[in-house]
Amino acid sequence: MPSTLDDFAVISTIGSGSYGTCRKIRRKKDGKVLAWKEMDYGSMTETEKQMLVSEVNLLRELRHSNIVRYYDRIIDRSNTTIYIIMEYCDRGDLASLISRCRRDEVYMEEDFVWKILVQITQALQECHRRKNGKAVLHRDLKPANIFLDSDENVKLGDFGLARVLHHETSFAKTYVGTPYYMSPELVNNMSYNEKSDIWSMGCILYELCALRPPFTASNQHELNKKIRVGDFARIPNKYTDGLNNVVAKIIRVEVHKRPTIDEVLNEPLVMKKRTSLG
Ligand SMILES: CN(C)CCCNS(=O)(=O)c1cccc(Nc2nc(OCC3CCCCC3)c3[nH]cnc3n2)c1
Repeated sequence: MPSTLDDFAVISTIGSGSYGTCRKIRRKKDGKVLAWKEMDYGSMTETEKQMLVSEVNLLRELRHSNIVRYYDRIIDRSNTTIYIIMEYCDRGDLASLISRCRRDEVYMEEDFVWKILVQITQALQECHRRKNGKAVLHRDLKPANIFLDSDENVKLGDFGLARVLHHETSFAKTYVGTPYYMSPELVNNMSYNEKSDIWSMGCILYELCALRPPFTASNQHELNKKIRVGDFARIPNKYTDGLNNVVAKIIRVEVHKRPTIDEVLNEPLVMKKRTSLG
């Protein structure tokens, strides 16, 4: 029995992203708290609508403890809006956490960073594992779409939606934020691939430690130059060489020198943390 809007009550608005509004909702039949993302497809071309349908179908297939769970979708033709119903992550996103740590001048504990490293890598492994020959690349990995649940488990969100939104004519092509996590191959207008997601993950892990991205600049041109060179300072001395080495191994300009997801997970220290942090 497909869901209808009447099956849910809106609790509050969480925020608005480049593609629409995210709300905290309650499923009436059992009181379960969920989230939905409202997207107005009214201005989309037929191609974009097709892409949206296929992306949502891909989301439906992704079942993993470190990927925001997709539940259902509701299409309301009266206001050309699609509601994508997903699990609610009650500890918010990493961008908000990093901002709070920076404001309070408090570094994150090393074990917390390891835990996030392991769980993001596991989520990417699931997505890059080819599903019927089709890898689901995230394309827009950033702290703002990595969430935490009440057990501090990491949940990768907004998969696939990024591809729909970067389509030529879609309104969301206008970047709202500075793409600090863009890989050198993307900066050089080369093709996006699994290792581009890995580069972004490396930059996010760096930022969790340093509370700022590895590459910063006052404009896109200067940022691109720094990304192409690929030099960045060590993460703060509070963190061990072990963590610094893993992060530095990931943020490699040459794609062939950057580890695959499996190579990251097979790093001795990562394996050790995987077992000890559970
Ligand atoms: C300043 N901001 C833009 C963020 C304000 C809001 N803080 S926050 O840190 O995201 C926050 C606070 C508390 C709970 C949640 N939970 C949550 N958020 C989602 O998306 C957030 C949305 C993503 C696009 C941009 C707008 C916000 C989810 N998607 C699927 N499950 C989700 N669970 C998030």
